Amino acid sequence: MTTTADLPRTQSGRSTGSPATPPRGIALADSATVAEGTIDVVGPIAPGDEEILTPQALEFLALLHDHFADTRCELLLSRQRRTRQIADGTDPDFLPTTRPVRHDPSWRVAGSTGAPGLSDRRVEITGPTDPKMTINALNSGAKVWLADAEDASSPTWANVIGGQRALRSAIRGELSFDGPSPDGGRTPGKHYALRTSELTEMPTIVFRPRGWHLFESHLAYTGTDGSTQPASGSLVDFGLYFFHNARELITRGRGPYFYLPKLESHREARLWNEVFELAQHALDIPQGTIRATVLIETLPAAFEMEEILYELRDHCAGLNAGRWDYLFSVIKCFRSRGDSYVLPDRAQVTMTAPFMRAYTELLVATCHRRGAHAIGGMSAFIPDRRNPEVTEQAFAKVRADKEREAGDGFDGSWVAHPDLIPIAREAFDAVLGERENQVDRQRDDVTVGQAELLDIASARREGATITESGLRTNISVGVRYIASWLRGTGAAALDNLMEDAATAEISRSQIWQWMHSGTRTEDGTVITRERCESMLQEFLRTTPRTPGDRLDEAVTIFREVSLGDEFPPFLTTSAYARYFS
Ligand SMILES: CC(=O)SCCNC(=O)CCNC(=O)[C@H](O)C(C)(C)COP(=O)(O)OP(=O)(O)OC[C@H]1O[C@@H](n2cnc3c(N)ncnc32)[C@H](O)[C@@H]1OP(=O)(O)O
Ligand SMILES: O=CC(=O)O
Ligand SMILES: [Mg+2]
Repeated sequence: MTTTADLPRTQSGRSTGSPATPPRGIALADSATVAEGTIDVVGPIAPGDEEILTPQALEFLALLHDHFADTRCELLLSRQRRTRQIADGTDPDFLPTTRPVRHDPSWRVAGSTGAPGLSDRRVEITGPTDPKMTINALNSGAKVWLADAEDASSPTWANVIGGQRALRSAIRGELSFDGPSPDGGRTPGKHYALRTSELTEMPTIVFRPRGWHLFESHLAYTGTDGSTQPASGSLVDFGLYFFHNARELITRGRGPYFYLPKLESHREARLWNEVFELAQHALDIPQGTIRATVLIETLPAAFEMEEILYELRDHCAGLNAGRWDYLFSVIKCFRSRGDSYVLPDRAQVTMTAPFMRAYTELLVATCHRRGAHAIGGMSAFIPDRRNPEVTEQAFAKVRADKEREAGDGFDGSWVAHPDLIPIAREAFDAVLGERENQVDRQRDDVTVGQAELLDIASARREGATITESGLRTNISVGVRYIASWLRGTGAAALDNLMEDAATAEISRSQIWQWMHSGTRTEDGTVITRERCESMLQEFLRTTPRTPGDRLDEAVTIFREVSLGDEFPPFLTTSAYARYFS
């Protein structure tokens, strides 16, 4: 049996606590847990926020930062180095140092054993955590709700704390919400209430904290050396959710379950595992209670699926194929590698492109070999209740997507909208029948290697094109999405598609890549900055304006992340630093 000693360790003086012997004598729950640093609230506190920002919860966050803030920074730096190496010409590959882990057939992950509500995940609805969406998702009839503080969320301070409040109340069966009056107060707004207060009768809640790259600048962490820095968005989201809800979830027949976004290496998975171990220890919750489903949504992570499962094996339920961030990562990694790495119009890159198929096939095979669930991704087509034609089209596209995933061996998949739940359920019912999942279906026929994962050119081989209209759409969607995000809405219906942080990243990074690769649209015209700028101006001339639309600020960010000489790693970090900090 391979041990973690076989994997390279991160270098940090303050991380790596083990569950049996916690670092620095942390006392167990109920007696004071000792943090050495402090977390201070530097954002406004609205009435009711104090139920989330309690002194004990802040101390718990400080404890997590004491142990993991440094390692997080080191790992973010190694991300940058690795992405730079790929951009400069070194292809990613499976790691030679972790071959023993991949070749050891004996280990398995915890999976759904001992994790009530996680064995049947055939339909998962995703969405942000404002009170209305929380109630609608929990009333939706899906098996799981991915409660999202990531791609679907705009991390305004109000959203961050409001989301935690909604989750805390929902888990206790207490959440209700009154929508705005449709006529300025004469008629009351729509009243929203949970259909049941029993957690076991709702979709299982799986919370997705922000990725490692994001800061929470309304909470300041001061370490023992006296230096102060913004808190980590991941540790804040995870920490507050876990602190307030872990015990309640267990008491009510569920558990603290998480989706982990945007990981780029098994060392990041190890960091999460260490966070889990310390958090469980500090609150006196049995080790292994937490379950995590890791999104494989970056190209580097696709080469470390097995190692990621291994690092988190005592806490891991499965992997998810996060297709949109994956495409973004492919563009980011190969952004300066020339024309053979350039993707066609966003709308023309589908899940049947050979390099995308290779990635999902490898994910299913890897998961099932290790007893993990393989969860499918998001089709961006959404229904429109006022337009039956759009709805029919969305149903057909989503049906095809979910049938393919179920047939390939996925154990469940995501939908963006409640009306899509029956479509996805039918597709999975047809394959699963009475079974809760198909984890025991081995995909030994899958032989995906480096060549298949990196066959990016396959997307254009079969006639897919780069068009003027594709370029225009990227500009229009990019700017409109950023404006929505700045207004506090992280998922939006634009042109009958679900747009969120991941899909918008594709739009803006594609423009950058095309512009820097001397790419031509199919009519032979080169994509230059001037051409993009003139389309942007045309977009602004033809777009109706409303007060507070934040379009001007969105254009500023759009120029920075799409049209600059440098490639900013995330549009969200650029926008957050400029407007939310
Ligand atoms: C790449 C990725 O990470 S994918 C995962 C992240 N992305 C997401 O989670 C997107 C989730 N989906 C959404 O946010 C929404 O579906 C949108 C923004 C795309 C469209 O929302 P709307 O424009 O409100 O759609 P629509 O008007 O058809 O909604 C009808 C009703 O369904 C509700 N609804 C729509 N989507 C959801 C959802 N995902 N969860 C809960 N309720 C929902 C709406 O709140 C609305 O309720 P109401 O009648 O009480 O007002
Ligand atoms: O998070 C999901 C994705 O597709 O990105
Ligand atoms: Mg994503």
